[in-house]
Formats: sequence, C-alpha cells, structure tokens
Amino acid sequence: EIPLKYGATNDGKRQDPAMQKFRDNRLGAFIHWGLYAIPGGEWNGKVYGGAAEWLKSWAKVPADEWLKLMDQWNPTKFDAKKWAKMAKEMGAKYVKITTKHHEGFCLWPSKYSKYTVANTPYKKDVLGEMVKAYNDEGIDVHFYFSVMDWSHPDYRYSIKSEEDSIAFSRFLEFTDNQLKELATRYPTVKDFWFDGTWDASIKKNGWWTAHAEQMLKEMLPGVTINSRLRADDNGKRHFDSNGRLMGDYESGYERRLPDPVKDLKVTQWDWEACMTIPENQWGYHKDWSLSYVKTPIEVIDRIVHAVSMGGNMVVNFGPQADGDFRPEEKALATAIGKWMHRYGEAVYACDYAGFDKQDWGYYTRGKNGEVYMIVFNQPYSERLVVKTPKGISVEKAALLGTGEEMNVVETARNEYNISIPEKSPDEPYVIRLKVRAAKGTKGIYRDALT
Ligand SMILES: COc1ccc([C@@H]2N[C@@H](C)[C@@H](O)[C@H]2O)cc1
Repeated sequence: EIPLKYGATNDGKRQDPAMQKFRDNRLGAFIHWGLYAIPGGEWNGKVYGGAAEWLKSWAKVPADEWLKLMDQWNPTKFDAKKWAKMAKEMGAKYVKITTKHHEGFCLWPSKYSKYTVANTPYKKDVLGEMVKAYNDEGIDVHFYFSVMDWSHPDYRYSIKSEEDSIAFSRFLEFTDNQLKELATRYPTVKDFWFDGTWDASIKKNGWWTAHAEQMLKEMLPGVTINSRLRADDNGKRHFDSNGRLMGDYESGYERRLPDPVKDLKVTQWDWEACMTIPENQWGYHKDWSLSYVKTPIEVIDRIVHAVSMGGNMVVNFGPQADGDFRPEEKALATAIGKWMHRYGEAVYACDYAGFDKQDWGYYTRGKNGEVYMIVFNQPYSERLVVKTPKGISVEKAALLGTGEEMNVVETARNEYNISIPEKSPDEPYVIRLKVRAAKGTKGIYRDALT
C-alpha cells in the first residue's frame, strides 16, 4: 500500500440512495451547447472536420477573437420546456449540461467571469431555465464542467516557473469560486462531470482535485463526482497509485465501450460511458455528412451494451445556435424513446447478469433476479443459446410486451436453447428469463475424457 493523502475515498461501490439513483437512471442525455454552436465547424469559409466544440483550436483562433462570438449569442428558439419534453420522450432519466466548455463561455451569469450569457444579446440564465425545466419533468440534472479554460489568462498547461505557479493558484481559486457558485445557485444538481483535467498543471495539483470533490460533497450531500476530475499525490488519474477508483464512477469510456468478454473487470465499479451520434461531434456541426452517423438501433445497442456490463450511457445532443435541435437528433430521441417505452424494464435499474456473452445480444439483470435477454442478432438456427453460471437453471422465458412464452430446452449441463418469437418483432426485442438456483444439477451429464 502506497500512503496517499489525495487518493480514493470510496471503499467499493457507494450504496447510498443518491448513488443508487445515479446507477438506476442508467440512460442519460448530454447537452453540448456553447459559442461553438454558432460557427458550427466553419471558420473564415473553411469547414473543419474535427469536433465542432474544438473549432477554436483547429482554426487557431485567439481567445479574444473567439469570445467575440458572444455578440451573436441569441438563441431565440430556445425553450427549456421543449428541451425537457424531448428528454422525457427519449426516456432519459438525467441530462448532463455543459455549464462551461473549454472555450470558457458560461451558460450561467457567473460573477467571476465576463464571458457569460449575461453579457450577450440574449442575457438570460439558460442554465437556470434548463435546470428548472428538466427537474419539473422529473429528470435529474448533472453539470459538465471543463477545468481547462481557454478564456482565462491564468490557466497553465504546465507549471514551469514560480510565475506559472502563482498564476495557476489564482486560476484554481477562480475555479473554486465558479464551482461554489454553481452549487449555490443550482442546489438540485446531482452530479459534476469534470473534463479538461489531463494537463500536467492539474496532475501536479492532485490536492486541489481532492479538495474540489470534498468541497462539492460538503455543499451538496449525495452529489456524485466523476473519476476524470481526480489526480492523486503522484499525479495518477482516475485510479490512484494503489489502483483504487477515485471519484464515484469511472468516466473513461468516451466514444468507446469495454469488451463484454475481455473487460469484465469494469463490473467491479460504477462507470458511465458517453457517446456521439456522428463519429466525433459533441457541439453542433453544420455538416454531418463528413463522418458516419449512427442509426437509432446502433445507439440502442451501445446503451444496452453499457448496462449489460453495469454501466450508464449518456447519448450526446448538440443544440443549434438558435436554441432548436437538428431534425436528426429529434428523430433519434423519438426512436430511442419508443424502444425504451417498450423494453426499458430491461435497462432501467438493471445491472450485469453474470452470464457469458452470446452472439445474439446482451443480458441484463433486474432488481428481483430476473434475467433479460436483449436480442439484436437473431440466429438462422432460430435457437437462442443460453449458458447459465454453475448451479443456475432456466425455468421460464417470456417475450416482453406480448408475454408470449418461449420454449426452454435444456441441451447440456447449464446450456439451453430458447426459441425465437412466433412473429418477428421487427426490432431488437427482450425475453425475460425466470432463473432458479438449482440444488446440484441432474446427474445425467458427463464430461468427455479426452
Ligand atoms: C484531447 O481529446 C479530447 C477529446 C474530447 C474532449 C471533450 N470531452 C467530450 C465529453 C467533449 O466535451 C469533448 O470536447 C476533450 C479532449
């Protein structure tokens, strides 16, 4: 054991009500909204294919020039109630909002920066309107917060001098002030998801990351904090020098997911993945033809994949500068919502089932021990193979929705064939298994001597 002052604080998964709600929510929506939505990936007549919220970097725009975009921030079509309805219809149980992205523009009227909505033609506190509208729909609100701030003269990528150190101390105090401001103005916030914490300057100040977590937890009992904020005494991030997860859930699965066979270690801790609909666009980009755009079923596959391994999934939306959403995102939210309305029982409050992954899709397990099969790939054999853990038998199988009983045929020790539905559901479907802890399996099976 390496002695640490700023290492992990949890011992295993948190089991308090706030964390259980975080976990049971399972499906979230990300909202990436900022000045970057105005140019939408184009600068001086050139369209950049990289992530639109990084356009300032791709086009090498100086901060003061970039922040002049504030003069054009006027989302006249913004209607927080409509946004909240869309999230509700999608079946998102929580929404993560970019309070401040790397650009430094604040969606709330911060008194610690001039780069806020208050100093735009629109003036209004859009963050406050969103928090109220989502909460009124029973949707939890999480705050995304970028520590790295391209608008602030005291930000440092590394600490190379006493001057750097003094400036960065001022920057950390500024950051503390903004975090306290967010926690005070919006006390219903349930989570802080930190980004922009990979630079050497932060890794050198692990103490501050531990302090920020502690400060927010004192101000907002129950609040959850992502592992990405955290660096320990030695600059180790996410997992401390003793291999223990810092923060309350692992947050490294961004636009990627753990392998259902090789990465089962992730079932030991809480984690949350996040994903984009195009290959890599978080903020609004005007041209989605530049990369592959996932279909609704490909998004649902990733949602179920995450839950099948004990994780949450946050699906990203990049609202337009005018405050409306692009048609593709509206259609996606509707499609996800339709599926979640029918099959959400296999997602919400579900977890890793402990069954070996099969080709037809994923398993999840409900709170009362029921096991769900979410079938994405129906086999030509018309038999869905289920291999149960030692001592577990399958009693019954029923199609979610119609209740149609599936045939359960035992084919070998701890192996079954489950029949497919009479009539194809024409979409990924769910079979609910009733399993039992069998007292010793029947003696009829023999392993071959080889
Ligand atoms: C250097 O690589 C990245 C990639 C993505 C990010 C940000 N994290 C995502 C959640 C988005 O906010 C993206 O801008 C930052 C740095």
